[in-house]
Amino acid sequence: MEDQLLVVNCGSSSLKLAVFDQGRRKLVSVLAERLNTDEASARISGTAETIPLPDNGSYERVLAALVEALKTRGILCRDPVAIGHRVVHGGETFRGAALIDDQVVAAIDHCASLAPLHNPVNLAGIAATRALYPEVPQVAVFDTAFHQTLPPKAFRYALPETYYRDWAVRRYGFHGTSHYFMAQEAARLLARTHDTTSIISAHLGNGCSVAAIRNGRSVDTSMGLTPLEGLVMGTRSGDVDPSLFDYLAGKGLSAAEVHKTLNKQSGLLGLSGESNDMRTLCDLAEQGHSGAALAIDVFCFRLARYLGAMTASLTALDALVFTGGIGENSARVRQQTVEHLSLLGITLDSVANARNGADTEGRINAAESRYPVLVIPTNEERVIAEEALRLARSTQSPSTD
Ligand SMILES: Nc1ncnc2c1ncn2[C@@H]1O[C@H](COP(=O)(O)OP(=O)(O)O)[C@@H](O)[C@H]1O
Ligand SMILES: CC(=O)OP(=O)(O)O
Ligand SMILES: [Mg+2]
Repeated sequence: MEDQLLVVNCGSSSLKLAVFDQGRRKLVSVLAERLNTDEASARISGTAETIPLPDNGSYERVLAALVEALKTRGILCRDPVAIGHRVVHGGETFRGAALIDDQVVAAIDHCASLAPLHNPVNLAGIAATRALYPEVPQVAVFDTAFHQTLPPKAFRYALPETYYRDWAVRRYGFHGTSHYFMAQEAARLLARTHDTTSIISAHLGNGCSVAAIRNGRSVDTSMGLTPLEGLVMGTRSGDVDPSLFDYLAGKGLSAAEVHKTLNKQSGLLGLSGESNDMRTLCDLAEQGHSGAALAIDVFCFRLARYLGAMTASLTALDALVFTGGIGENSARVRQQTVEHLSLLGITLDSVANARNGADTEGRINAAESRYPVLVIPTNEERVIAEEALRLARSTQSPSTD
């Protein structure tokens, strides 16, 4: 039986586990959703099988229940050789993945004020697996790390210098593992080397961001200090005028209330008044729902504006890449977005686009398009598994890597 790796992705209301073999094949994944509500549930991917969860379970208890379920089903056969954790915010401290010890935990905790919705739950997941597997090397893989190559002109806000120096106020960027994976995969599909390939990558899931990647390095991205800036997302507004806080204070709303609205009640959900789910909105729009159509229009237009903006950081463009649940599956969103980019000479092949590039190695651009357009399924978990294995091995033999 081959050695196994465990990947943990703790979100604010969900917990995902994935088991990989050392050949980087995903063996199984488990998703627990709606945690901390009466409707909490967990299931094994690709099956209808549910896993019973402890009542009012803390992350530690839920994680222990999921690991136990994987063991009893014979999926997790022995202790994993390494455990990789997605950690959203690594601030300026982490330029790459880190082997977890008490110091790293303290540093992640220090970054928590920059990502209060994400880092505390990431730390809860780390504490849970450290308790379950005290002997197994654990690795933190940061959403922000890949974007640490942004130049100051892209990461600095036009604010007083002390805000940056004393309070670390700057743009960080997120979804770095996904954008990194896009850069690698695009290079592979285009038969180029990674460090000579330049792409614009659009990660469109529940959270959405674009990145400009020049010769394999991130040079600009749409998210900022927190994962709220930039594109329209499922429940997040993306960019708004910062004066909104002051204006709404005049209407009696506290900063905490506005913050919650911008993060949880805005985006596709706020605009449509119906759903944060793009699939639902596309169905509703087909049936003539004007709120759903408006939400899709604003989503695609904002996205197109950002794609245009990313060209300012590039001197060549080898491909425009779509990924994430929306980017991989919504022909409508891709088509509507690219229609705004006619000045750049980007056009899609309608058949290849409708098939999400399934028969064309991901390619969906028309023959006359000035630039290739690719659909690439993201695999953040695989990147995390690879990083976990790489760092775990480095502890075993100092001479390797
Ligand atoms: N066929 C589809 N058409 C349009 N949107 C889709 C389709 N399949 C999935 N999506 C959308 O993808 C989004 C979720 O993306 P995903 O990457 O799975 O999320 P997460 O960021 O939580 O990993 C949802 O808005 C969902 O509606
Ligand atoms: C950082 C971020 O936005 O993550 P997610 O897309 O998982 O919400
Ligand atoms: Mg996803």
